[in-house]
Amino acid sequence: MSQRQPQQLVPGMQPAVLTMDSLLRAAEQTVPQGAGEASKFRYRAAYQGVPGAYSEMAACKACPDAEPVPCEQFEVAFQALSQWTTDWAVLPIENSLGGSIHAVYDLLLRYRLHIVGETSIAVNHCLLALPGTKLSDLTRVLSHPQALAQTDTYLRKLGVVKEAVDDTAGAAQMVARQQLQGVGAVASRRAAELYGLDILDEDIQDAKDNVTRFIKLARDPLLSREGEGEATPFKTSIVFSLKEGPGQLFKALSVFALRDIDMTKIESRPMRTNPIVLTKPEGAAQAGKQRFNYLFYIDFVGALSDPVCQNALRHLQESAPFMRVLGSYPMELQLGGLDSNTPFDSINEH
Ligand SMILES: O=C(O)C(=O)C[C@]1(C(=O)O)C=C[C@@H](O)C=C1
Repeated sequence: MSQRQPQQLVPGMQPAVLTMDSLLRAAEQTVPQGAGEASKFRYRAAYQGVPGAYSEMAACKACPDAEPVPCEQFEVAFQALSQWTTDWAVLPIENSLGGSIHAVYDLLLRYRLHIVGETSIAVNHCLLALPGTKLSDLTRVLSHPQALAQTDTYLRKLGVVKEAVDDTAGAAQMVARQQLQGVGAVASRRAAELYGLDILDEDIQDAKDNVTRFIKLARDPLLSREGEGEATPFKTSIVFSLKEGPGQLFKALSVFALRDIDMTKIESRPMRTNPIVLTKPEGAAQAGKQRFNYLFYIDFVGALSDPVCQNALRHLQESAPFMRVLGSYPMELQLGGLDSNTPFDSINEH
């Protein structure tokens, strides 16, 4: 069994992190960035964060034959995929403790990319600090906002000031690079190894079951054939808006209930282009009240090729002025099948 080669822990050997600026420069070049450079990987998968981020593990799990490409922000990962710098992008969409990652929902609408898979990771957070630091020395702790939320009870008891940064591994990298005394980072075991930090405590999340679900995006949709989804269940993700008036959401959701279609997730987000609407009751001379205007994101069990699902979506369009399918893809049946403590080099075989 061939295994991924252990990554070099030498400073300066880390892969370059993609930023909006570097992508803009690459788009202006006639010769694609990296052309001619030998790589043992055929494909590339963008993720947000730096090496050691949980998203890097998810990218390796979802795209075993791809080189994980670090990106500064979520949008850089969307952009990298859109402009063919990578073949996929793997992004967190929800966590069992912290809930939905709203920024990713909003970007799904802005970019015309397709969800082609999902994966999840059981996240075990560690508290890291410079070698020799004791728990009682810590006054500040840095991490990604989701990771800080997932370890809130623990950090409150410790009585430290919490500071949000772009990603968990980025927090560890900052503590190490800037030699921050008395400052901790909530991050993975791999981040401790990569940046030479001590693990002061582990499994510090508020609940044992701390699972983050990630989506795998591609430029083209996964074309499912009729009958697909019978052996491996498929999931379909859609986004839609509603007409105004009483009972509209109930009507929209009934198209799934009527057909025994299992809805696994619903999320509403303000419609950024038109966030407030004026409602006018039918027959009324004057405008009524103002209300917020929402987009609804739904995941349901079923393949787009299944005639029952197609009928449900046709039915939904009767009450939805806008509807888009975000993707139809094989559903992950075992949540958190990969533990973040799993040695990184054994995640994928090459
Ligand atoms: O910062 C990281 O390591 C990430 O991969 C991001 C992220 C997230 O956005 O939720 C992923 C998993 C954990 O839930 C915490 C943070």
